Amino acid sequence: MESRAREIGAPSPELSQGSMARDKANPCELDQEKYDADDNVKIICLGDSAVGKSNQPQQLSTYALTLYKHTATVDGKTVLVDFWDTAGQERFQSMHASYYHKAHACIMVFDVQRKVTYKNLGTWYTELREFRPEIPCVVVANKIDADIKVTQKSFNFARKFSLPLYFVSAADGTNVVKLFNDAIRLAVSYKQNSQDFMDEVLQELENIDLEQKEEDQLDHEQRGSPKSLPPS
Ligand SMILES: Nc1nc2c(ncn2[C@@H]2O[C@H](COP(=O)(O)OP(=O)(O)OP(=O)(O)O)[C@@H](O)[C@H]2O)c(=O)[nH]1
Ligand SMILES: [Mg+2]
Repeated sequence: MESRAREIGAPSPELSQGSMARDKANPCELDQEKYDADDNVKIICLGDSAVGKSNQPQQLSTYALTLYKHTATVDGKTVLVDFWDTAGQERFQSMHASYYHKAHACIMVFDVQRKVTYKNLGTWYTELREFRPEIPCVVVANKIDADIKVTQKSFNFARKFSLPLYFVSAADGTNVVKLFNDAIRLAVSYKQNSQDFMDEVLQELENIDLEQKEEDQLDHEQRGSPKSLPPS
C-alpha cells in the first residue's frame, strides 16, 4: 500500500491531525470521469472561511481548490477517496458547478465559536441540494476544543434536515477519524445503492443516444452492403 494509504479502522496520524497529504489540484487531477469507476469516490467540503475545513497551520495562501487524496478499505474493498476542499470565500462568487459534479458525499463545517458560520449553513445546504439533491451530507461543529460545553448544545439545523452531527476538533483530532470514516462509508454506500434522479436521467439519455447510433449504423450497413441483403 502506498504511504498515504490507510485502512478504515486503522486511523492515520495524518487524518487525526486533519492534515491529509495535500495536492494542489492540477488539470489532470480534475478529470471527473474517474468518479464513475467503482473504486473512486468524491467527497466535498463546504463551509465559511476559517471554520477549519483544511486546518493547515502553515498554509499562508489559500488555494481555490485543494484535493486531499486518501485510500480506504471499506468492506474489504480498496476505495480511492478524493476530498475536495475550497476556500470558503468562494461562496460569494458562487461555487463552480464542477465542484459539486459527481460528488458522492458532503462534509459541511461550521465554527462553534462564530455563530454566523452556523447561520450560513442554510445557504450552503441550499446550494448543495441544487446540484446534488440526494447525496449524504454530514454537519461538523468544529473547534470544540475552544469551548467543550458546546457539545451539550443542540443544533437544530442538523435535526431539521436529519443530518448526522459531529462535534470535532481538527486541532486536537477529536472525532476527526470517525467523521472521515463515516463520510467515506456514506459516499461508498450512496454510490453503490442509489443514484441521483438526474444521474439516472442522464444515463438513460446516454443509452438512448447509443441505441440510436447503433440503429443508424445497422441501417447504414444494411443499405450499403449488398451481402447483407436476404437471398432472392
Ligand atoms: N481552536 C481551534 N482552531 C482551529 C481548529 N481548526 C482550525 N482552526 C484554526 O482556524 C483557522 C482557520 O482554519 P482553516 O482550516 O484554514 O479554515 P478553512 O475553513 O479551511 O478556511 P478557508 O480555507 O479560508 O475557507 C486556522 O487558524 C486554524 O488553525 C480547531 O479545531 N480548533
Ligand atoms: Mg481552507
